[in-house]
Amino acid sequence: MKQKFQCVFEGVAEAGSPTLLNQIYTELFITVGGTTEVLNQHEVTQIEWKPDRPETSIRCEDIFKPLPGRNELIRTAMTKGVAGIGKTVLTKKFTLDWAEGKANQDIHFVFPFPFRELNVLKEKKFSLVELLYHFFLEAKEAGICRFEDFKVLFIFDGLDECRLPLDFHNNEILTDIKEPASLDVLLTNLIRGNLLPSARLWITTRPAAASQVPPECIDVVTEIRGFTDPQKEKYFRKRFRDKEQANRIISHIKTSQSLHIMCHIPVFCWITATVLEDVLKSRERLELPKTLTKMHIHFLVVQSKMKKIKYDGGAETDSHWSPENIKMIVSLGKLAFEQLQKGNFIFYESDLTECGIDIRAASVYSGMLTQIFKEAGGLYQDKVFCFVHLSVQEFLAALHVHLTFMNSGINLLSDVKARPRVPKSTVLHIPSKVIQLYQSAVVKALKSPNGHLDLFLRFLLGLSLQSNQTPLQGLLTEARGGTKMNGMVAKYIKKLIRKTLSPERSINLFHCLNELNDNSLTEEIQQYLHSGGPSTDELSPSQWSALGFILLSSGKDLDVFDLKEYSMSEEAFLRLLPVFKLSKKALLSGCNLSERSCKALALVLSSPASNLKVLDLSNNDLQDSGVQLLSAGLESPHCILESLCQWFECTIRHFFRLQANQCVFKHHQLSEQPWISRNMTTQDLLSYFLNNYTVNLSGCRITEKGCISLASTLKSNPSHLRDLDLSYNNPGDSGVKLLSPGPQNPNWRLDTLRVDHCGWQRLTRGLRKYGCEPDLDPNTANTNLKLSDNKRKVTAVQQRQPYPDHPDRFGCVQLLCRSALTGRRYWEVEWAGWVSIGVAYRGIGRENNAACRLGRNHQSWSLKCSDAGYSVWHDNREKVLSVPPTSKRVAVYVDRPAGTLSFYRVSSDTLVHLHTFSTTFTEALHPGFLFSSIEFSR
Ligand SMILES: Nc1ncnc2c1ncn2[C@@H]1O[C@H](COP(=O)(O)OP(=O)(O)OP(=O)(O)O)[C@@H](O)[C@H]1O
Repeated sequence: MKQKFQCVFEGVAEAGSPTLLNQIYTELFITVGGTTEVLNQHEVTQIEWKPDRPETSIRCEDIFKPLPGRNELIRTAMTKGVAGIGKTVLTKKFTLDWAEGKANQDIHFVFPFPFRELNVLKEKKFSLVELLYHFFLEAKEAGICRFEDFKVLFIFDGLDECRLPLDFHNNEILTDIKEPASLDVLLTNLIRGNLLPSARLWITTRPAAASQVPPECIDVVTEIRGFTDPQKEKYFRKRFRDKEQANRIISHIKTSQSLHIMCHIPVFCWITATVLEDVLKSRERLELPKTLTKMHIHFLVVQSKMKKIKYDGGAETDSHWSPENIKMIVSLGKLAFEQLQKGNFIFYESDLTECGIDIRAASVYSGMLTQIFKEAGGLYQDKVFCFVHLSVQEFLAALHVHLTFMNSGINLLSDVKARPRVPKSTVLHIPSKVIQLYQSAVVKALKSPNGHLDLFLRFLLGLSLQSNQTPLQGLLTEARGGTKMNGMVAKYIKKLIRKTLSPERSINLFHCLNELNDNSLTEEIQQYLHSGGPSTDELSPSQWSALGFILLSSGKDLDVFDLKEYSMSEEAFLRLLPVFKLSKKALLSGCNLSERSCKALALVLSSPASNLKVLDLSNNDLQDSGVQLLSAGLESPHCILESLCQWFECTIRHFFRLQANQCVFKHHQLSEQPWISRNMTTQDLLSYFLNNYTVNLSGCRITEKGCISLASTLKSNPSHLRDLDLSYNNPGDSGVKLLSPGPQNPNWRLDTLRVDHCGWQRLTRGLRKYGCEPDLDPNTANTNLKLSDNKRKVTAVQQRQPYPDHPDRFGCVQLLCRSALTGRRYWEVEWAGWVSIGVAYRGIGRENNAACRLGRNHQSWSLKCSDAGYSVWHDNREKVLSVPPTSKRVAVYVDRPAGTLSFYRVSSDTLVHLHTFSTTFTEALHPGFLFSSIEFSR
C-alpha cells in the first residue's frame, strides 16, 4: 500500500514519472455538513444533521472521528467536491498516512476502489470476498476471509464516474460476503449495511452525483472546499522548491484576482503551475487565463510546445501546431469525446488505436495522457490509459466537438441520422445551426443524471468565444462565432435558469454564462437568489462558494456590495463574504444581521486585503455584544474604513476619516492623540466616540440595561458628549433619567438627549419596529374609491360614491393618507388586482390626468403591483422588477431623514427587497394608493 500510494501521477514531463505525494500534498479546507441531496427537496428526505455554523472544518485523518457533541460511530462518510478539488488525492493521502502508520491505526485493512475501475467489472459476478481478492492479491495470499473480525475500510472514489445502476430500491438483499452477486447488488448492499455491517465506507463524489446514494445510508457528509489563501501559497512553495521562482509565481497569481480565486481548486493550481512556469520563461507577454476554458487552452498550448521542443526536435520559434501535434490533438479529442459519451474514463490500447493513437507517441505526450499499469495482475493484463485528469478529458471532448463543427459543419451532439451533410460554409453561416449545437449540448448536459457533461458544456461554450479561439489558431481553420451568437446562447441559458432546476444545475449554467462573458451575470444571480431560486438554506456551502466564485470571476465591478440585491439574510451574507471582502462600499442595512456577522465583519475589517471604506450596518440586530466584536476589527491596523454609516447607528464618520490611513494613524498620530493609546480597549474606544462626537444610537433596541452601561462609560471619562440620540429605543423612564444631565451627573455637558419615538414596540427586530398604521384620508379619495368604516381598507368600485366636493379630492382613482410621515415609518399593504402603492407630497396635482398619478411626477414615488409583476415609478419613469409577485403583501419603509424609500415583498413574514429610492425629501410625505381606472380592485 505504501508503495502504491506514495506517488501521484500528474502528467509530469516523462511518461509515468511520479511525484511523491507527501512532497506535494497540501492540506485542504474540508468542512463537515451538508446533504447528499441535489434534486428537489421533497423528493429526498434531508439527512437530519444540520451543519454547525460557522463551518466546522476537519482534517483528512479525522473523517471517521465522531462529530463534536455526538458520540455515534460513523459507518459511512461521503465527501463531496467539485471537479479537481482534491477528492482522489485526499483518499490517497488518507491511505498513505494509514499505511505509513501515521494515522487511523485502529483500522486493520483499507481497500481503495476507484469507481472507474469497478465499471469494467459491470457484467461480472463476485462475492465480496472474491472482489477483494481480485483487486488485493495480498489479502488472498494471506488467506484472510473473516473480514467481519477486522476493522475494514472501503474507499469508493469518484461516485460520479460510476456506471453501475446502483439500484438501491430494487436490488435483492445480500448479507453473505461469500455469496456471489452482480457488482451492483454487492455495492448497494454494502452501502446499505446489509453486507459486512462492521465495515466503514468512504465515498467521494462530485456534488451532482451525490444523490445516487440514499441520504439515510450516509452518516456524515463532508465537503472539500479546496485551498484557502495560505494553503494556495503553501502549494506553490511545495511545488517550486526554488524560493525565487515560487515567489515570482505566487506574486504573479496575485496580480489576477480571478486566477487567484480559481486557484482554490487544486487542479487549477497544478495547471497554473504548469502554464505559468512556461509563461514566465517565455518572452511573449501572455495574458493570464481567467476562466476554466482559457486555463485549459493554455495548458494545451504549453503541452504542445513542450512536445514540439522535447520530442519532435522543433525550435522554440516553430509553430507548436505542427501537423503531428494537430493529428495527436484531433485523435485525443476523438477518444475523449467518444469515451466520455460512453461514460468511460479508462481506456484500453484498442480504444486508442481505434482513434488513430499510436501508443508510443501517446506515452510521450505524457502531459495529456498518463499510462497506468495495474500491478496486481488480475484484470489488467493489458496496458490501460486515462487522461491525467478528468477535466482534461472533458476539455478535449469539447474541443473535439467544437473543431468538428467548425472544420466540417457536423454537429456531433445531434442524432447521427439527423446529421445533414451540408457543406461547412453553409452551416457556419446559419445562426440557427450554430445555436442548435449549443442548445443540444445544454439539453444533453441537463439530461445527464449525474452531471457528467457539466464541465464538457462549460468548455464547449467557452470555446465559442472568439478570444478563446485565438490561441488555437492553427488548430482551427479560422476563428468563428461572435458576440451576437453568444448573446443568443446566453439568452437561452438564462431562460433555463428561470425554470426550477436543482441548485447544482443552475450553478453550472451560471458557470456557462461566465464562460460566455455574459455581462448580466451578476444580475442573473441576484435574480436567481431573489426569486424562483432556492431559499438561502437550500444552498450548500459549496454551492454558495460556487456562486461567490462566479461573481468574483465574472470580471464585473463589485465595488458596491448591496446585500439586499442578493438576499436579506445573514446566511447569504456569511456565504457571500468573499464578494463582500472585495467591495469598497458595503450596504448591509436591514439585512437581519446579528452578532454572528459581526465576528465575520471584524475578520474582514482587520484583513490586510480589505478594501472596505464604507459600511452601512443600520437597522440590524447587532446589539451590544456584536458591537464589541466589531470593535476588534475596527481596532486593527489594517482597517481602512472611512465611513461606518450608522454603525450602532453612531455618527462617528469623523473618527474614521481620521483613520483614512490607519497605519499612519496607529503609528504616528497615536502619540499625538493623548487620549488614545495603542492598547486601547473596546470600552476605551467607545468612550472616545461618545466623548468626542455626536452619537446616534437610534433604533438599536436599547433598554434600560444599555443605558446603565452607556452611563457608566460616560462616567468613566470626563465627558464631552453634547448630543446623544437614543430615539427609537426603549430606555424607559429610569434609563432616560440615568443619562439626563442633572445634579446626579455633574460632569455631563450633554445639551441634547433625544428619546423621541421610544417605546416597547421599538424592541422588535428589523424594520417592523418602525411600524405605523396609515390613516386613509376620505377627503382625498376619488369618488370611485370606497373606504371601509375603519378607514383601513379601500376598494375601487364602478359606482360613484356620494362624496362632497373637496379641494383635496383626486380626479384620478387614487387617495392619500392623512398623517404625514416623520422619521422612520414602516407599513404593510395587502393588495389585489392592480394597485400602485407609494408616497407623495401633499401638493401633488388633483386633476384627472396622467401627470397627477402616483409615480408619474417628481412629487411622488410608487410601486405598481399586479399579477403580471412589480414595477417602480418616479417622475414618470418606470423600472420593471424581476421579482415575481408570489405574495399579495408588500411592505413600505421610509427613512425620511436618510432620504430612502424601500419596498419589500412580504412572504410568510420574511421581507424580500424589491427596490429602494434614495433622494432628499423636501416636503412632508403621505402614503398613497393609485388604482387602475379600468379594473377596479381592492
Ligand atoms: N491536497 C493536494 N495537494 C496538492 N495537490 C493536490 C491536492 N489535491 C489535489 N491536488 C492536485 O489537483 C489534481 C486533481 O485532484 P484530484 O484528482 O484529487 O481531484 P478530484 O476532486 O478527484 O477531481 P475529479 O472529481 O475531477 O475526479 C491532482 O492531480 C493534484 O495535481
